[in-house]
Amino acid sequence: MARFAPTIPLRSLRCIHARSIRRFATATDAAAGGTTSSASRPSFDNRVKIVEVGPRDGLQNEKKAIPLATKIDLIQRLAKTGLSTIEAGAFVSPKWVPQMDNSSEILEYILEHDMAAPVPMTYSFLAPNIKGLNNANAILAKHPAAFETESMRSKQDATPSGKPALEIAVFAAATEAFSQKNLNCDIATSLQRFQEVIQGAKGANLRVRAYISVVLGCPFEGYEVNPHKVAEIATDLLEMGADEISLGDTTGMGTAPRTKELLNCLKSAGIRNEDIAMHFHDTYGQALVNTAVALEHGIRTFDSSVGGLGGCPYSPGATGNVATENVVYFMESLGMDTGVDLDAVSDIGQWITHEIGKPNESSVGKAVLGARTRTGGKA
Ligand SMILES: CC(C)(COP(=O)([O-])OP(=O)([O-])OC[C@H]1O[C@@H](n2cnc3c(N)ncnc32)[C@H](O)[C@@H]1OP(=O)([O-])[O-])[C@@H](O)C(=O)NCCC(=O)NCCSC(=O)C[C@@](C)(O)CC(=O)[O-]
Repeated sequence: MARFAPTIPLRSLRCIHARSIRRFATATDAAAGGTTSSASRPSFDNRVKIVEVGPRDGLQNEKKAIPLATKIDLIQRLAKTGLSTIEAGAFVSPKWVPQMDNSSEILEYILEHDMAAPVPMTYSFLAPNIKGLNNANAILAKHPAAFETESMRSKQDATPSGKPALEIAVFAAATEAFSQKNLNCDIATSLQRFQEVIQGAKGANLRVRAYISVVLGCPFEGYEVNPHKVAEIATDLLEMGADEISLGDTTGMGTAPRTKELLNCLKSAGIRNEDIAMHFHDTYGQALVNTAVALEHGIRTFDSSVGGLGGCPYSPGATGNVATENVVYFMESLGMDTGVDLDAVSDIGQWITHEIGKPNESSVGKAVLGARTRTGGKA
């Protein structure tokens, strides 16, 4: 048997969904004394949040400078599809990742223009150190009334203001080798820097996301990434004040059993599912299988990039993120609600990959467009 072959039978996907509903109902029944009628049961929460990382993770590795106008066009198009969170740029060193050099202009554009969107939007920007946060904050300070702070956004009964919220994302690694390549420092030093960034972002009333890269395989240290180390780093970041941990399978080396093992390990460490997002790359074609495992485990936030754009500058050979179109189709086939217009994201995937001269890596996107051509209209 291959070393990393799945050891659990993969059941039918509809079956996973049906079981999840049953499990939810059983738990509800038990809590209610075992006699809840089906009519009075709360319905299974089938909402899934998709975090679109195409404009940042998807483009950062492109060697040819992509015009600012194209990046803004991409973000504007994505904002109209029902996606509620878009990772729009990175306040990193341009010497390290030149493609992200115009992130300041992107943030300014978002704050200065009315970006049409059917749902309240959050735009996320990476910041690896206090310099990155200060650069972002300097722009926010010029437009204090143009965005919602975290406390404004979290008020359940607030009337939607139509203004976007901003999020700062820090990014740690689960291995020392990847930390050195990506951040030029060891894990402990990176965490000290993130503490400063998280405190600063929280002081500015911004939401904070924290990535942990290479959680299921490292391009330099191999498959055996210690899940307990991931749990330890995640706990540290949550204790620092991060609102969410995004677990990055940067290399796409993750398999179903190892995804399950990792999530079980985090659960044992006391980390709640609602604090976790999964960030799969599809290098080995395992992203949707791993997504199914995470969904069954109870995770409800998933990162993806339109057209399957992406790769990581410090992960040689890694291909793109799992395609947004594929995740939307997959989720909807399970009866989950993403709120995202599949037709619209399929068009965007085709458009942006053509713009940057790359093949469209979304099998679903291509199928949707193909079906539309065959039927002479909407698929
Ligand atoms: C962290 C550093 C800066 C350390 O890099 P360093 O060289 O050790 O930093 P430094 O403090 O010595 O500064 C070097 C130069 O960079 C400047 N600098 C310093 N910081 C900044 C900043 N924030 N913004 C702009 N400029 C900055 C600084 O001012 C200085 O400029 P100089 O004096 O030489 O002209 C660097 O390693 C870096 O920028 N790394 C980022 C790498 C990156 O962006 N990787 C991709 C994102 S992570 C990812 O894709 C994975 C993820 C999140 O998607 C999840 C997954 O799939 O796993």
